[in-house]
This record gives sequence, structure tokens and C-alpha cells, in this order.
Amino acid sequence: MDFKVADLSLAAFGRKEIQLAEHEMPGLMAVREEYAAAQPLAGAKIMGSLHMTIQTAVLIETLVALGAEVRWVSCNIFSTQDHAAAAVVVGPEGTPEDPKGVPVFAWKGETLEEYWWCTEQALLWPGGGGPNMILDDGGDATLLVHKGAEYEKAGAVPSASEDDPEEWGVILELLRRTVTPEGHWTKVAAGIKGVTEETTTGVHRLYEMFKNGTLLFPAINVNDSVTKSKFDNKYGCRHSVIDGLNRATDVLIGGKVALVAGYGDVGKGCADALRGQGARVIITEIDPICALQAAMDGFQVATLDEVVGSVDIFVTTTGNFNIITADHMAQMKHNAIVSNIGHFDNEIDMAGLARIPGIEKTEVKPQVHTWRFPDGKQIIVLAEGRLMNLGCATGHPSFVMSNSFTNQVIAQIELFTKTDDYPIGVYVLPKHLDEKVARLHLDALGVKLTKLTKAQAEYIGVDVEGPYKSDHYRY
Ligand SMILES: O=C(Nc1ccc2nc(N3CCOCC3)sc2c1)c1ccc(CN2C(=O)C=NC2=O)cc1
Repeated sequence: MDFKVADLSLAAFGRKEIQLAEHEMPGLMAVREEYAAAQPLAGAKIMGSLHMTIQTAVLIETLVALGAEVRWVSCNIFSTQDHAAAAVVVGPEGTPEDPKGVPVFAWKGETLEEYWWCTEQALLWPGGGGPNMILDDGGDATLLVHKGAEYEKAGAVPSASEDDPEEWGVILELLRRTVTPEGHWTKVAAGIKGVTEETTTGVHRLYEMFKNGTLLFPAINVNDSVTKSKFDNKYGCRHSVIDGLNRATDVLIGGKVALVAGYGDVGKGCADALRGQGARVIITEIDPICALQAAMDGFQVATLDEVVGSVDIFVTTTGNFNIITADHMAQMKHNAIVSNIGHFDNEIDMAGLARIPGIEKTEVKPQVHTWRFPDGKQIIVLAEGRLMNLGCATGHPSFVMSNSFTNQVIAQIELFTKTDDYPIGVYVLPKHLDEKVARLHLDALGVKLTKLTKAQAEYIGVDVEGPYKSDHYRY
């Protein structure tokens, strides 16, 4: 079995954490039980490009339990947990000397060249050919296959231009080495029944490809399942914003003033968590509906300029850029904590902060820095303005990922076993499957569902077994 990970001797530690995570991932364990006999993924050859963490290890081993052959890479050069990668390669039955698990090509701290080499390796099946399914997070695996096929059709690989990002040059170099006159990537693309995509970035790329007529196989947008995005954004961040703050600082949140920029699902989760810790929470918002919701939920809604000098803890959640500027940071209290948990890394103007004459940056510990101004006042910035729940903690907890990843498994089964029902296009899971994901998590929480009578179901125009809401219902 081919693989490349940091250190197989970490496998035993990884296996112990996988066993703990399985207990907190009831949806995946329930799917293993429900489908064990049917083996719906028998014959599936799944290439996965998704953060190689302990929780993802449980996802991988669920796909294998349902009959799939799997090859895996991480979708971020820093996100691999090396003990998770080692445990997946060794497998539950193997040893570091005799690994019996799944080929993984991932380690924490890959270079860009190594990252794309890993993706290429995971797309090459032993004995030739490629996968017949992709499980993607951010769209890099889908991109490589599409660009390879495109350049084989064009008969040439273009050169990167001056202002292209470095990564694009790395991808073109790989493609220059791997496209063939016989059509290596064209054949790989032709062998793929479909892709299931985890996140907004990858989903956006898929809709763009479908719109411009270049999408080569159908895709299921897992991100927009209610039991994925609502859980990641609201419940995941409600947990991990506190986790990140506590691991990074020993600040007592109770009694302090916390500002949450944005009151979408991420902001709602963060505001709820910070209020739960006893902070007085102020919200900033640009959207009148979200602002009204925040007011109805009992939060003060103000502008950052009005309150910047009285806040102890800042959390940005907007998905926009330059929410907290260098000028704002210059007005902050001494030792104010500044953090971002929004989708991108540019919500806090770190470049502007670094340009302040006389500013002094000091690392307190990894992912925690003080920035001292010439007047002696300093602020504490977490994860250098990047996602603080990933830089300072371990992202979302297992139970939240169980919801996301159960959607992935159900989407893989749907696309692999009912391919003819999915002509090339981008789909969301039908609502009854979204509801199924929720159902699979209820027993673990001791939830007892109430059943509709037939008359009640008819009264509201639904089946007794659901789906219970219209497709445009906002949960
Ligand atoms: O991105 C993830 N993780 C991550 C970890 C460390 C890290 N260090 C970085 N740098 C930047 C440059 O300077 C050096 C440090 S970037 C970075 C990213 C990530 C996302 C979702 C899930 C999904 N997930 C799980 O699988 C389990 N819980 C989750 O949230 C995982 C990791």
C-alpha cells in the first residue's frame, strides 16, 4: 500500500483518539450499522481531499465500512493531525510495521509542491486509472482533474503569468508533467461519477463551472444541507470560540465587554456563548434583519466606532474584510483581545497594524501575539487574525463534524448508487435526507420525537414521515 505521512509510530495515539471521537460521532456510527449489510459503496473508489483530522479519520473508516476503496489527502497544508493520518494508514487491524488501513498522503506543514503531489498521488489508483468518486473540501481535487482534462483537450499547458499566485505556477508545473497525448486526465475525469463538496468555497467553484459549461460530472453541495452549515456555523462556533479564547488566554470572560461583529449563524453562536460566560455582549451589523434579531435577542447593537474604546474582547464573524482596522486597534483598551472566527483571514487589518510606526510585535506563545503601540498600550491578537478556533483550538468538536460528515456519506451513497438520477449539475441533498441526518443524531442526545397523526399530517399537508418543511424554510 502506498502512502506518505509524517510518522507511523503516532498511530496508537491516533487510534485512541479515533475511538473517543466515534463515541461523539453517532451519525457516522449509525450509518455504519444501517448500511453494513447492504455495502452500498462496494465498487466505489473514493478520492478524498479534506482536512486529515481525527474526525475525518472516522469519516474515512465509515466509507470503508460501507464497502468503498479510499485514498486521502488534506485540503490545507497545515490542517493535518499527524497522529490521525498515521492511524488511518495503519488501520484498526494493522501495525506500523504492517499497515492495513487506507492510503493517506498528508502531513502538517506541507509545501505547496508537496500538497499538489499528494493530491496527484491520491488520484492515481494502483493498477492504473483513477477514482470513480471525489469527496472534496474547497474544490482542489475537482480543480486538478478539470484543468488536466482541459489542457489535454487544448493540447497544451499554459505558463503562469507574473501576477498569478505562486500556487497556480505549482499546479501548472504538475500538469505539464502529467498531461499526456493519450489523455491521462481526460480518462480520470471520464471515470468519475460525481463529487460531493463540503464547503462554500468549493460549492462556489462548482456553480461557476456549471454556469460556464465546463463541469464534467455531477456534484452534490453538502455545504447547504441545514444539518451541515447551521451546525458548523452556529453550534460549532458556539463551542469553539470559547475553546479558542480559553486555550489562548486565561481571560475571565464573565464581567467583561465582548463585541461580536456580525450576527449571522456564526455571530449568533458566538454571542450566545459569550453571554453564557457572563460577558456583556455588543453586536455590530450592517443588515437590518440581523440587527433586529440581535436586538430582539437582548443584545446592544452599536457601531464599532462608538464602543471600540470600552470593549475587552473582539470577535469578527462577518466573512467580509477590514472589519477591524489599524485605527480601531489604536483606540482599543490596554490588553484588549482581538480575534477572528469568520470565513476568511482578512477581517482584521493585520497589514495595516504592522505598518504603524514604532509598533512592536511579540510572540507570547504560538498563535498569541501582543502588539505594543508607541504610547505603551498593547493589544493581544489571536492566530494572527486568521481563524482563531483553528489556530488556537481544534476547530469544531466531533459531534458537530458528525453532522457534516454524515451528510457527506449519504451524499456519496446517493451519487454513487443513483448516478442516472443526477445529470451534470450541482444539487443539494433532498430534505428527507437532511432530516435523516438529524434523526441519526437524536438517540445519542436522548431526544424523543413526537409523531404526527395522519390527520395532523394531512392538516399541514405533509407526510407523517416528512419532509416537514418546504425547501425555502429558514430554520
Ligand atoms: O484549517 C483547518 N485547520 C488548520 C489548523 C492549523 C493551521 N495552522 C495554520 N497556520 C497558518 C500559517 O501559519 C502557521 C499556522 S492554518 C491552519 C488550519 C481546519 C479546518 C476545518 C476542519 C474541520 N474539522 C475537523 O475535521 C474537526 N474539527 C473541525 O473543525 C479542520 C481543520
